[in-house]
Amino acid sequence: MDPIDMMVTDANCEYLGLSRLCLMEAAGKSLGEEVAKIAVFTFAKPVKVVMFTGSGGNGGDAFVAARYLLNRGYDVDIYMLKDNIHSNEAKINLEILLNMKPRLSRLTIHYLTDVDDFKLDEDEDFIVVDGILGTGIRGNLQENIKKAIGVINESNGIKISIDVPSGMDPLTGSVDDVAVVPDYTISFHKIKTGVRDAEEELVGGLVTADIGIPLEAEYFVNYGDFLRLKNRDASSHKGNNGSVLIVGGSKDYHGAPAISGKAAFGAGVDLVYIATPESAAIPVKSASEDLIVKSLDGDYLSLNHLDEILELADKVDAVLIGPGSGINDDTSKLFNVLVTKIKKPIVLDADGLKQVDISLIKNKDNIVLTPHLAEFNQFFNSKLKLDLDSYDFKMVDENITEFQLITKNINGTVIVKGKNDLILSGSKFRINRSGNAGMTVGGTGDALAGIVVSLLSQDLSSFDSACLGVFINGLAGDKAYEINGNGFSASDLVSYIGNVIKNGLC
Ligand SMILES: NC(=O)C1=CN([C@@H]2O[C@H](COP(=O)(O)OP(=O)(O)OC[C@H]3O[C@@H](n4cnc5c(N)ncnc54)[C@H](O)[C@@H]3O)[C@@H](O)[C@H]2O)[C@H](O)CC1
Ligand SMILES: [K+]
Repeated sequence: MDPIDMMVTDANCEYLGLSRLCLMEAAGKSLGEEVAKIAVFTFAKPVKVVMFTGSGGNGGDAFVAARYLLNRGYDVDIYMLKDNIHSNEAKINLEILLNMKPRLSRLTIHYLTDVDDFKLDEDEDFIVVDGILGTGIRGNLQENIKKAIGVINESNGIKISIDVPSGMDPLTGSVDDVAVVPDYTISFHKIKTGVRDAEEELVGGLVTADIGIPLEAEYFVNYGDFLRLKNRDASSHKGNNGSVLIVGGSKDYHGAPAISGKAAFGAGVDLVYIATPESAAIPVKSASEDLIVKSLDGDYLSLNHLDEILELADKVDAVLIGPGSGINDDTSKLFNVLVTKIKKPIVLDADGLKQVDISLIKNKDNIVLTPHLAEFNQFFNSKLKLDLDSYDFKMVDENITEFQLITKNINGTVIVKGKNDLILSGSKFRINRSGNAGMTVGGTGDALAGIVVSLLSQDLSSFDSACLGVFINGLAGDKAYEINGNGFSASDLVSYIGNVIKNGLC
């Protein structure tokens, strides 16, 4: 599992009511059990356990494990490399150990903020637990931590790394400087990709410990997914945070591309270009002075506009095709060429979907389709029902499998919009539960398409853009409902997008 997926899942547990403190308790308990198993297997008796801890959750797991090991009769010596603990849950668990005074357990706690001249007492059999750094490692290792890693590696004890060997990149398995070389690595919930991909000698024997994270925490999109949004570089300039092109609009519809464009801004993009026929251009321009509108000859989009559109597509990071284009042969011809010529990430929405031949997008992986159920069935030539509102796991499982069987025929991502939205890509799927019945109002699909293309332009993958996009759209709809009841419009929803993202990031 990617470290970012793990962090998102951890955070999403909280929104099911499963706190990080509970997760750390489960992780520490499993760790204690595994350490005890290794001790009995290696030494046939309890031995001293020496723990090195850092300032994050990794150290917190060690603090919890200490309690379980003490209860099993082990001596535990903790060497804290940092006295300023950053993780709240680690702080709580350290407090518990510090509150054990007068101390009846065989526990010692030392602050080791200077590792120079430090030597482990190696007179007896012992186990060293590495709780310095896990998935939260960032940048270069601090000197003290490097030295501690050296002490661990030179010791004669059995070395056990918590979650990830400290110093190793949890995503790639690479070691830039130094890392603990453990005899065992004990990962929680799922093994991290870096540990999985690293050479066996660098990670030792692998144990994956269950810490009670339910499937739903992994599969429901929730506030933890906001962690996928990249922190903006304070010195970035115009265009660095994404630019999009929206190809849509017609004599009959000008609101749709404007709503998508405004939604894209709400979701953080820097620049929005709209390529639209001249009969829609003036109303689109007057809908927002922020949109850069390219007026194309005539009342409808057609192949005559191909070169102008491709030129614009070259300038941007992602392209949305479809909103308000209407359906006619000329537009259809254009769209079928665009999806093959444009190599950038694409969102194909409503009228776009209705006019593009599935065979042309089959192999494209950076495309997001955003159909509601009827559009889905038309596009894939199927007759499915979306039925995810049930406690009956068999029904839910069968329903998802039916959709997967069909969407596996293409490489892209599909959002099936419904009360609970289903997002599918290959064998992956997620479910979004935000949103409300007020969102049946016209234009909320255009808003969704705008949010998704905005996220694509900001470097999120197609699947992540689709999942987070549908969640944000639902949250903005929920905010609009809170203020206006069912009397909100898609424009009202769009006006809350920035706000729900800002609050979601907190
Ligand atoms: N579901 C789970 O898998 C759970 C895992 N848990 C454990 O928590 C860690 C992740 O915790 P986190 O606080 O995010 O990060 P770390 O403990 O890895 O450390 C971050 C800590 O260290 C400082 N830091 C970061 N980089 C460096 C550096 N290069 N040099 C020095 N110091 C650095 C940073 O400031 C942070 O304070 C996970 O691996 C599991 O072990 C949970 O306990 C339960 C659920
Ligand atoms: K570690």
